[in-house]
Amino acid sequence: MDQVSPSSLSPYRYFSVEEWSKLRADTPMTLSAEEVHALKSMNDPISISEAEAIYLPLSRLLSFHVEAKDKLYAVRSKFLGAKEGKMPFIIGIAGSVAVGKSTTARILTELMARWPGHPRVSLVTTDGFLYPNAVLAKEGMMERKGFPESYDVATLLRFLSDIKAGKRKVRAPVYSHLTYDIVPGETLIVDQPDILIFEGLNVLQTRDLPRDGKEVPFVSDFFNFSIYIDAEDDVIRRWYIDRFMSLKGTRFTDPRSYFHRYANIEDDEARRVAEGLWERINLVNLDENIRPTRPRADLIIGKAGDHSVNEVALRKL
Ligand SMILES: Nc1ncnc2c1ncn2[C@@H]1O[C@H](COP(=O)(O)OP(=O)(O)O)[C@@H](O)[C@H]1O
Ligand SMILES: CC(C)(COP(=O)(O)O)[C@@H](O)C(=O)NCCC(=O)O
Repeated sequence: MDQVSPSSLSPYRYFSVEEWSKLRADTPMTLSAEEVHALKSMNDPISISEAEAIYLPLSRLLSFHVEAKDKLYAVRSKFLGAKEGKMPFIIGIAGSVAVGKSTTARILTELMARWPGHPRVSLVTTDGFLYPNAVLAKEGMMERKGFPESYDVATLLRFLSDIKAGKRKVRAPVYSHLTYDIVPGETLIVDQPDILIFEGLNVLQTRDLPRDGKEVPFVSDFFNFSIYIDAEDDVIRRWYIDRFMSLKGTRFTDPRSYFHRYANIEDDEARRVAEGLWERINLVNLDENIRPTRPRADLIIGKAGDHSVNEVALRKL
């Protein structure tokens, strides 16, 4: 019998940055260096050359997927003999805390909004669906923020289901990193986008609601395409701690910041606080809940210690 090497069984095709960048073909760059710079998150550098090499090919691939979905939708309508409501294309972006999901989400949002036809692209983060601190504290879950049980999954699924059904003016709750809590009474209105990017730690998880024999969907059932952003644990740890130290001198100085009490402590002590948050919460969540979902993504973006992308893996169809 022929030997089967494990790599030949991989459901992914792997690309070096050079190979991937060629798949841009003739896709024009529609963002300036200044615009790319403005889209980056704190402590997550991205250059115009990286936006071109990584995100233009991805934008091209996604445009093909959107086109294919529209064709599928048209034949389905023909089969059903009736037009269904307008259905957006939904992209999920997953990955650890501090891995740079927000930067990727923002770059993709802007690139896609500039496609010919100017689709309406909305970006929603899952933190809005966390339970408020008052609820988490009552349940003894303040050190479980970001873990599957810290989200109101029923509300999150209702939101996605309404969006997918083409409902108008769907509301999502809003989270503030400054106050570290849900903002009471504030909502984000999503109004029939052509494309929705749904970004968060948990979007590829298969933790479900009590099913009681009913067919309850997973979050990822709503996705037309999913992306996982990856880097080595030690690297993400460093990014998390570096970001905490930058925040110490910036956002934490605001008296409204949940972390204000750390703004004036010694750097060594602040570093220990950040290390503690990483080890006790975010690393555990990464190991137990987030990285195990990586093999479910359609595309994996691998990042090196300097935040640059060093590998792209695309799921074989
Ligand atoms: N304590 C904080 N105060 C202010 N902004 C924060 C804080 N923590 C994270 N952020 C910002 O929130 C966004 C999301 O961060 P995170 O959930 O770690 O995901 P990622 O780094 O993968 O985008 C980032 O733009 C980050 O800079
Ligand atoms: C708010 C988060 C759970 C991220 O939520 P997401 O948008 O991915 O749903 C995370 O940034 C966080 O605050 N984690 C708790 C531990 C910490 O303070 O780092």
